[in-house]
Amino acid sequence: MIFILSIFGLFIIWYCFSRVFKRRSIPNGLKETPIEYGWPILGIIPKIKGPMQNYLLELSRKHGPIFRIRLGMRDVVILGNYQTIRKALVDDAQIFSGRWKMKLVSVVTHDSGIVFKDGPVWSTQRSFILKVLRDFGMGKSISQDIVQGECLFLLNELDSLQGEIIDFSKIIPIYTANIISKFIMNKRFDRSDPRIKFIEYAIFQTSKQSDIVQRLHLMFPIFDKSTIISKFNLWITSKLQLFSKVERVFHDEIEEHKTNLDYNSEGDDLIDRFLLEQNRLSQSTGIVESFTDKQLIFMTFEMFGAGYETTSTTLGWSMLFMSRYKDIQKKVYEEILNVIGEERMPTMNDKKSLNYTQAVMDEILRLSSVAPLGIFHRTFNDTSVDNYFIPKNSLVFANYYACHTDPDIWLKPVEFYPEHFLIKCENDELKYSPREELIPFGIGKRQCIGESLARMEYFIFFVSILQRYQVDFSENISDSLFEETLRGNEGIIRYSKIKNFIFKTHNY
Ligand code: HEM
Repeated sequence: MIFILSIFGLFIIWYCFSRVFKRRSIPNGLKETPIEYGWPILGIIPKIKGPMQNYLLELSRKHGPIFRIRLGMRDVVILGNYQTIRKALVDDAQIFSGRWKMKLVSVVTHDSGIVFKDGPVWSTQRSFILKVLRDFGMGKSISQDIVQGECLFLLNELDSLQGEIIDFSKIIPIYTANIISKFIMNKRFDRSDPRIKFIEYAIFQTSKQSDIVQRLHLMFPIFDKSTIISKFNLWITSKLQLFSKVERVFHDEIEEHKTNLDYNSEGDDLIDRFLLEQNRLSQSTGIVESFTDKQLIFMTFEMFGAGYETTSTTLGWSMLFMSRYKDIQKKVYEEILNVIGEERMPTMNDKKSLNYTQAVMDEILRLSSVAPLGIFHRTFNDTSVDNYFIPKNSLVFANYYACHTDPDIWLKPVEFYPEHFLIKCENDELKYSPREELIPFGIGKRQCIGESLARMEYFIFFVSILQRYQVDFSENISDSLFEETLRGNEGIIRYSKIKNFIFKTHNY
């Protein structure tokens, strides 16, 4: 036993040293990207106090807008401002559109889905989803009906809870989940439905950052290489159990669709369309290619995962900012009253007339930066940004949060200042002016698939809520608690820690 442990210990030491002292050859004319090494073996881990994106922002002040960190034993390239993010993800999109492949995720998802895939399967499936969503009117009037419908359900619920303290983070997700569900499976769920409860639970379990095993795998490549560690991992067992349940829930849905689908129709939702394409491929070539049942299961699960929490969290931040800045809330209400009135529900056609409201909404997107580091990218080949060499297979984080709080771009980077998005016209009126540096949905080939749907949900829900209610904190919020909330949290999603609000009809 001691002998085996000694061999294993020596192997670990050799592996660590070989990683730390690994030399890289830099092609002529290119420079090595600056690096923050941190501690031996642990790298910068002990230095990270608070949210990762904030620490990376500090580092970009020291190293410049492109640098590397040693995260555990893994080198990560950081794109630290708008220019470097754009140069990499847009100008060099072919190289930077890979995803970091985590063995653990591949195992539990049977290497299916879209969010963590790249290459031909990803591009076929991404084009397919985008086409279906476009056909079903994403960003157009069909989806507007769906979004307005869900918004009415929300308003009814808020009506029934008027004047009470509401945990908004518990109220809102069912409505954003139902909008995605309508596109995917043409269904809406009650909050108490065990299927939607389970989907929410499974998404929470897969995205929660306290998951030490996932972190270890990301930070220490040895975990990815060692099949022994992976095979006997309790984590794998528990996640396999969770994902086999996910499979069962979506499998039942797919079987129901298969039974009811008219194969001569156009289909009513994403699942139908997928099955039609699967059938077409199988009839014409005998091979379904990437259109397998497993792909359908995990792709639909990921659409829920990527879509519902991001949108509901953005609305949560909106309530926070509106409660904090009552004068701004009042100005938004007055503009809504002017343009839409009290009775009619907002439509996307109203957007262009709501200059101030749009500026406020963009400012909320900027300061909330709900997905601060997006989803990790990978380079397919050796490349460079600003003459800094970036080798093939680099893990890349785009710090969207840094871009959104960059003092070189924003006049008041950490203050709530809707004027960032307003310009004065000749007649002295203030007009909404979008800024290309606001990129909460990412940019380039991996830009968010659901952006136009999310923007529609955000607009209809935000305007409808403020049209009907005055929103306020449920208790006195100190400056320090507000600032702490603004600093954000660890994790893939930045959420507002302040969740309790009171909704009352207007008394301006
Ligand atoms: C406010 C709401 C949302 C925000 C802030 C947001 C943000 C993002 C970001 C930052 C990315 C990663 C970009 C990158 O890799 O650099 C992303 C990817 C993605 N989002 Fe969203 N998203 C939102 C809503 C949605 C919705 C409603 C859906 C589904 C209908 C959705 C589906 C996806 C998918 C499938 C991907 C992965 C795309 C790929 O890897 O090719 N998102 N989103």
